[in-house]
Amino acid sequence: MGKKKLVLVGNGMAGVRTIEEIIKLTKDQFEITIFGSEPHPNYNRILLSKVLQGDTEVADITLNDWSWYEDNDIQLYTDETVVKVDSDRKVVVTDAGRIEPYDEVIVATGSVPFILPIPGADKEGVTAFRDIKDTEIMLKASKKYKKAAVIGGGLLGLEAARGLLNLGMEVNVIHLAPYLMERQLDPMAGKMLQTELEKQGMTFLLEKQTKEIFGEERVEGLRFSDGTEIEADLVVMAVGIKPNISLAVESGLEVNRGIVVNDYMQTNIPHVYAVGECAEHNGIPYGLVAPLYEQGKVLAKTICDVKTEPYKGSVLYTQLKVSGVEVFSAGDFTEGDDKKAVKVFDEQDSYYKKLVLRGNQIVGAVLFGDSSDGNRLVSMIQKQADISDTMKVSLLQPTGQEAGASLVATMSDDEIICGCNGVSKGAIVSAIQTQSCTSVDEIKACTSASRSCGGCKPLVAEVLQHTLGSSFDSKQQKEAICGCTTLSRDEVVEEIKAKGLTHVKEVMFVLDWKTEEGCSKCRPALNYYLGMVNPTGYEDEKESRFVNERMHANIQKDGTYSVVPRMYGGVTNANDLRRIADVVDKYEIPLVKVTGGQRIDLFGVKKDDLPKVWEDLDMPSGFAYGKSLRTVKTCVGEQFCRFGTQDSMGLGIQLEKKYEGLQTPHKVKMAVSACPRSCAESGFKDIGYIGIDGGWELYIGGNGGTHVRGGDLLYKVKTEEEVIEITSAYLQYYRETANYLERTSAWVDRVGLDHIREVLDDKEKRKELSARMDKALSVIEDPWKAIIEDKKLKKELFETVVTS
Ligand SMILES: Cc1cc2nc3c(=O)[nH]c(=O)nc-3n(C[C@H](O)[C@H](O)[C@H](O)COP(=O)(O)OP(=O)(O)OC[C@H]3O[C@@H](n4cnc5c(N)ncnc54)[C@H](O)[C@@H]3O)c2cc1C
Ligand SMILES: NC(=O)c1ccc[n+]([C@@H]2O[C@H](COP(=O)([O-])OP(=O)(O)OC[C@H]3O[C@@H](n4cnc5c(N)ncnc54)[C@H](O)[C@@H]3O)[C@@H](O)[C@H]2O)c1
Ligand code: SF4
Ligand code: FES
Repeated sequence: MGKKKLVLVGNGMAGVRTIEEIIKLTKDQFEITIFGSEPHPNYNRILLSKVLQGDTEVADITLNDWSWYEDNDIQLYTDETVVKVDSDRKVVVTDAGRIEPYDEVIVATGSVPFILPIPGADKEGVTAFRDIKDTEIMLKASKKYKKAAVIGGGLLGLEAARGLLNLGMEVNVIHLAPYLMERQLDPMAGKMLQTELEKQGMTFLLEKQTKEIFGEERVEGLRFSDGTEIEADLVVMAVGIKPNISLAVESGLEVNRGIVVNDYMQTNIPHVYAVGECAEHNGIPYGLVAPLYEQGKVLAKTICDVKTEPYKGSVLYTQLKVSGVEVFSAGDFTEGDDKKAVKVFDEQDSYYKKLVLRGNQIVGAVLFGDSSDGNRLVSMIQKQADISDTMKVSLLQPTGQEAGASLVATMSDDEIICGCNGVSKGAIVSAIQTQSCTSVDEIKACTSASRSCGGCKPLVAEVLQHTLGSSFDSKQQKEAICGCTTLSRDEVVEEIKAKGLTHVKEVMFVLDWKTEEGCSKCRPALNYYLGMVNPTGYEDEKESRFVNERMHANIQKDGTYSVVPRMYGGVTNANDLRRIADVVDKYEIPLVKVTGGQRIDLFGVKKDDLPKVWEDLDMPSGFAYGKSLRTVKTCVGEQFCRFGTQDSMGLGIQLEKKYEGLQTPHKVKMAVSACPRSCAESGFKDIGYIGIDGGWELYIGGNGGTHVRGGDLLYKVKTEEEVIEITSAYLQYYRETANYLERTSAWVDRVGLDHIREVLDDKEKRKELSARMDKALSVIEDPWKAIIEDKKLKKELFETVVTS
């Protein structure tokens, strides 16, 4: 008998997961065809929030890349929408006119975002937040516009708002209810959440009904039913979703809010099934992946004719994905009637936990401030576990105490640890025992646990700890560099050292990268690690650098560039100023601006003019575009200031001359002040120096950007030689141990001040670090000069189109 034809309509999370389940059950029962309206292979929609928040990139959220379809003999049609399931002829018809026969067809068309039917909703600058296209609209808008309004203070709205804040926009969240996330939280947690998010910079307008979106072609603002208005040049609608049933309606399937299915995901028409957000089971269309994947399992077995338990509905639970805030909600979280609550509220540490009990059973939970117990509580709700008094008391304890460990121990093997991906404790234990997994990341690669929202990571770690016992090292829990590999940063660096690798492509080949070309996350990182390990022998791969680093200037939103020449210690002279002025006139540079780092920025330089501008300036590059030393800001110090006890300008210039051009994991800024008044703001730099009587204080890990952090005092020293020696050793240790794109502020927090001191206190280590630093410094050349002198490079860079 030939293979049966299986068609999936909807290349999204639920549909493709169902296909994965089918492939696990049978490899040759079906000839599979998938249609997807979007132009991408299957991706993790959940992580769009993380893309917007800058934690990951579109390129890194693919769940099944093109090769997966090929490897599994699946015919994929992207950018093609099925317009009808013709069950009489047993074919599906697409908007491209294709007619595809089927024996079985799965409809997995997901949801469509709800768009408020108000005047102006179709204006330019109004978007939903559902797919890659919407995300790109927001990313683009944030580069040009400042004021964002998010309508809807639910999960999606708040995650969008956090993303837009990260992108530098001012964000107003307009919400209908009196408190946030009223569908998932009680008023107490909703208000605590609001306070926390206000601290992060969001503004809330509660109990507001939007009446109109006004503006010419593009949105200019919102008008509310109470007559008030706000300005906005980007509006994100996040007011809920509705099942996408248009195809089902067109095809004669029974629909209510969603496509009506039975306990086996069968619709009213034989051989037509529905799964995911478009399906309605027992009156409920679900909007989170956990239930959808449960449905997918049942459907896969049904289609493969394998005996299965029916789908009986799911316990809903959610976790907000906004960094710095932990909010979790599960099941029925409102008390009243026969439901009673157990609550813990710590006003000082701002945490709140509530369990809702019916008799001795937990039926719901709300957690604010510490959500690490979340998945465990869901298990208890699903298990309808009996709650003893001991359990209630254990809830009062902070995370990580005995109650947690004992629960993992008491969990049965079939209990689910990762709800999103339906991975049981047994599957994780088996991966540890039979596939030698020792980290959360390896478990993810082997079992898919933590592959979606990542909320289960703490519980996966607990299973690891419980299974491995004393050999489990929580500190060694690694995170892969990106989706192209399971190797962590440390492992990659070790391999580069051990195997003497010198080129990005070589690393990817030798270390068995999953993708041939890598991605935008791993390529620049690998290029940096190679240079850090072997400064004299590695091959810099220019294509792996970000565009600004390739061009040695900062690209601006109109496609022109900004140019910052080096101005050591912020000190200049008439000659340099005259040359800058001449260049400004000659190349008609529209804006000259003094930067916060005490130098001069020339904005609006045309790409073709860059090499000529550099040549005429005849000054070194200020590396304002690089992951390298940026500026050394100085105060005027003892030369002129009556409070000055040290030569701050002299030291600043010396430092800048020594470390200019050094490649670092992220940008590095320094400042030197000649007395504790710290006019150069030394306390908020990656390294800050403050002159005191008879010496200098060195501060590290300061930051004045989005995550403000005051520097930690590292040492007090007497001489400038000591300053230089410690600076070299410190910077080199940062270069050798930080993750690429990790600022010193985050790195100091991660590795700890005591640890850094311990390393630098060791005279031998300090000397070795300084020596390696000198080696790295020995190969630096001025990139502007190098390009001016290299005709081929000049042509390559400045006479070809750069797109990203
Ligand atoms: C920003 C964001 C964050 C989220 N975060 C979380 C989270 O943290 N946790 C969680 O559990 N859930 C989260 N969700 C929800 C989760 O992503 C969805 O529940 C899940 O993606 C639904 O899967 P689905 O396959 O039913 O629908 P989708 O993933 O939407 O897939 C449906 C696909 O079908 C395509 N399609 C529709 N009609 C047709 C047609 N006629 N022909 C061909 N193709 C068609 C669509 O274009 C779409 O690609 C989030 C959603 C968003 C937008
Ligand atoms: N972390 C997560 O689990 C996560 C993250 C993002 C999205 N999602 C899912 O994506 C889907 C969409 O999320 P959502 O937040 O849009 O849906 P939602 O229904 O959870 O929230 C929508 C919110 O918008 C508010 N609202 C409705 N009309 C409004 C109006 N006119 N003005 C102002 N506010 C209004 C509602 O009060 C509600 O709180 C949901 O299924 C959600 O579960 C989940
Ligand atoms: S930091 Fe002290 S020495 Fe430097 S300018 Fe300010 S007051 Fe003067
Ligand atoms: S619970 Fe979401 S990835 Fe595991």
